[in-house]
Amino acid sequence: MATRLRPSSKRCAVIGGSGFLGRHLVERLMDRGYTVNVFDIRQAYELPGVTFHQGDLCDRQALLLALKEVSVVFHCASPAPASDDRALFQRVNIDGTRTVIQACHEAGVQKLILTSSASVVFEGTDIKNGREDLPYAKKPIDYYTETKIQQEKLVLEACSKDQGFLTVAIRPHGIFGPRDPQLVPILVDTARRGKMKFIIGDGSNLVDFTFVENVVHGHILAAEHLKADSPLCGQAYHITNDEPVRFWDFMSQILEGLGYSAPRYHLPYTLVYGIALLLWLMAVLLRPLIQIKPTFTPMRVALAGTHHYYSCARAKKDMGYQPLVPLREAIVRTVESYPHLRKGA
Ligand SMILES: NC(=O)C1=CN([C@@H]2O[C@H](COP(=O)(O)OP(=O)(O)OC[C@H]3O[C@@H](n4cnc5c(N)ncnc54)[C@H](O)[C@@H]3O)[C@@H](O)[C@H]2O)C=CC1
Ligand SMILES: CC(C)CCC[C@@H](C)[C@H]1CC[C@H]2C3=C(CC[C@]12C)[C@@]1(C)CCC(=O)C[C@@H]1CC3
Repeated sequence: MATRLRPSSKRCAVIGGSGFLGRHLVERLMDRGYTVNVFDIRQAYELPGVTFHQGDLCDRQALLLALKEVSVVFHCASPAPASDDRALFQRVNIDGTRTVIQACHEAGVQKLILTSSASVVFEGTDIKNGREDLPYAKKPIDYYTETKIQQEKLVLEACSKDQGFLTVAIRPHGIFGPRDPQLVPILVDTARRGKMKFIIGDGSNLVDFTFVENVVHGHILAAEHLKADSPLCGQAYHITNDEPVRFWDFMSQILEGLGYSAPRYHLPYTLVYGIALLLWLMAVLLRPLIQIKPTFTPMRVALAGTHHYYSCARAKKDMGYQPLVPLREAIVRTVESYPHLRKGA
């Protein structure tokens, strides 16, 4: 008779482990003595001791192979927000997350840690020191965010102490750091095309940007503190650098660090938002004929021109969270990690 091995508490799977956050998480888990399975639609690297399972998370059978004898699952897979593909977001973030939960049940997984997003409460207007009890956005800024809300609800509602299946959601904001395919590359591309000359609004809006290693730290703390008698069960936690910064100061520091000029001229927020909305509408209408990808989407303009920073007091209290890397050091390390994006490189 086949015996089912008891999952070890240090055997985990990272769904989306080939991605920016996922790979940093895998590396840190390995340092901490975990055995790691990566599940992803692509294999982006090789690491001794890490077992790769290539597959789509909507495929339950493929997932089950990666979850065998695993006790902790980190789910940090998602289509990129910029893909702007409604059907894909629905399929992966909502239907796929249902499949992940089902596969966890079948494989006897004990803990599921979801990477959600602080944007689940953001509607394009100011949020200052927002706490986790803010209501979900009724009008999310884009379809990516809409599906992140549904995804978070699914995971938190699946938490069941009776069934021995515990869940928690981590809500990071503005993740950056080495190997990020999004923030720094988009910023540099915009600068190289001569479009980073303007500050949207008066430039005083404060935003959280969170160094990837701090986000990883929050995920591992959550996994290790998630127990049936802990307050973490079925809850969401903001994980930030706890150092809100002016959006345009942050962008300027990255740009100047890489040898580009910082934006200097101010444009009214409503004007830029209106233009971005118009361009977005045109792109949607012309989609059957040509593919236009505007740089200044309404979502990016809203993120660039409003306050949105969050309190991580709950994570400090319930899991002893403190950011490991301060913002100043995080920016220096990030800039140094992109020699190929320096001006003139
Ligand atoms: N980057 C950011 O600023 C923020 C990201 N997040 C969340 O953090 C998580 C990780 O994001 P990043 O590392 O930035 O993104 P990423 O795009 O670098 O990584 C996502 C990974 O998911 C994989 N994936 C996508 N669809 C899949 C599928 N159907 N089956 C299996 N794997 C699939 C991709 O291949 C990729 O490796 C996502 O859930 C995202 O929503 C939340 C807040 C901010
Ligand atoms: C062209 C410029 C106005 C802006 C360039 C920087 C942006 C690419 C980034 C600034 C804030 C970032 C951000 C995200 C993606 C990259 C930015 C828009 C997210 C949307 C990623 C996914 C999330 O869950 C929320 C993030 C908020 C901040």
